[in-house]
Amino acid sequence: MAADDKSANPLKRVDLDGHDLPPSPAPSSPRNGRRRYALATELVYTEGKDQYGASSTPIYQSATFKQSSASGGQQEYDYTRSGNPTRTHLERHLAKIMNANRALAVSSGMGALDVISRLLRPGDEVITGDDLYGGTHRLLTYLATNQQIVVHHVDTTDVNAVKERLSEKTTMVLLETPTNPLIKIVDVPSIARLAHEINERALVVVDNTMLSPMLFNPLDVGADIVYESGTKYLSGHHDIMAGVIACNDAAIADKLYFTINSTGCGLSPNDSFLLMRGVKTLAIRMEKQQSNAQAIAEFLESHGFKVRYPGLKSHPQYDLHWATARGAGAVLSFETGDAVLSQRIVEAARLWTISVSFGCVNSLISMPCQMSHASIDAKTRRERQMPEDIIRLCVGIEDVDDLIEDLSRALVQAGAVTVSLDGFQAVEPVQTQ
Ligand SMILES: Cc1ncc(COP(=O)(O)O)c(C=O)c1O
Ligand SMILES: N[C@@H](CCSC[C@H](N)C(=O)O)C(=O)O
Repeated sequence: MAADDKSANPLKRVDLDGHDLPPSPAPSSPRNGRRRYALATELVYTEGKDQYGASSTPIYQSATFKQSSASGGQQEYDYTRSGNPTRTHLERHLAKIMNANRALAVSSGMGALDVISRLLRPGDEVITGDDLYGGTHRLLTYLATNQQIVVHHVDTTDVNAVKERLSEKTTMVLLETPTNPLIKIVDVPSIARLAHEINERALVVVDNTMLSPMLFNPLDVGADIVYESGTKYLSGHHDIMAGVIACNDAAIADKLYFTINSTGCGLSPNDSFLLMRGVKTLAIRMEKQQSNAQAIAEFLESHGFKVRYPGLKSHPQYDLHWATARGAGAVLSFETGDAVLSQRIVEAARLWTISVSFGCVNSLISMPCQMSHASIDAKTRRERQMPEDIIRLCVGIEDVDDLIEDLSRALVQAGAVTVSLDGFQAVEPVQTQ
């Protein structure tokens, strides 16, 4: 659907405060017929047999499982590193909502990427973006330095730049969309098609942390593997670390499982329980977080700030984003033109907690260059045109007027806006990098 068609959509929805709500997520085609209802329903509808009919998955807090004989291999579970009923229940539920044949739950988002990266062999080439989460950049740099993996960072928003780099030696293309923290959009279907044309064995891997399965299903548009940090939207409360990997190819899934069992990074029973509980409220949380984020992005833009958010028509890749995604998410960033001023704003906020991470019910404010992306050295950040003054807002479920009021107060207190009878006006930026 062309982006502009949305305004003509008779099903356009507003929340109780009259703010626009994102379009109802279209149910994406169930890959293996397991998904019967709309995603919001499937999130809470769990299948699984429990001997006592427990409506919430029990936590099988046990490292080992008694065996009926010593001959081995007859029972589903023997040791929690290899498998645990709470984790299995979660993984089946995740496979359903991620439109995948198989999902695997591990101890963090970085753990998920580590497991995936073990599919690579020395000499393999990886193409990835020039705006990536700092921890992803750090792990890729480690692989390039210590494991003889060749990593090419290119502007993945430019399909031709990716095309020029692709060769038969490309074994993996690793994409983030929207990118963290510059909120750039990547054309996953076109890149996946090109990568597979040039090397049919190339694996297209998408980090879907920023959107979650609520808003995007990369496997439906050509990706081979999708992973996300379950620490963020999937769990939603910043009370666990988790990672999720999903794919459709049984042979790839078996290799990933082999690494998880061999290295022992499977998600613990207790965290599997908490992730399962969090996932059930994903739809309602994301709906509120997104509508808040849209209002805040519009507020900042209307006061003269350069805002990066795919829910704004001014986003240079607005149409591309809406061609595959079902919502804009709840992470946005904006610039002030001056890193010292940005720091004053961040430190003046009260309701917005200064914290890394996103996807939680609480709203967070941060300066990526000094916090989440500090693991990318200053020279590389400059080369990649990452503005030092950028402020990232990760919007939660609070009352949107309270959030805007607190942000306005912080902007005034920091001297970022002048206040006149016409309202706020952003102070002319000193120097936007
Ligand atoms: C886009 C993205 N991918 C992956 C990760 C890694 O997830 P985790 O912190 O759960 O290891 C993060 C944040 O940490 C992230 O922002
Ligand atoms: N000290 C941590 C920083 C984690 S950043 C978490 C999250 N992905 C974000 O973007 O805020 C580290 O070095 O990994």
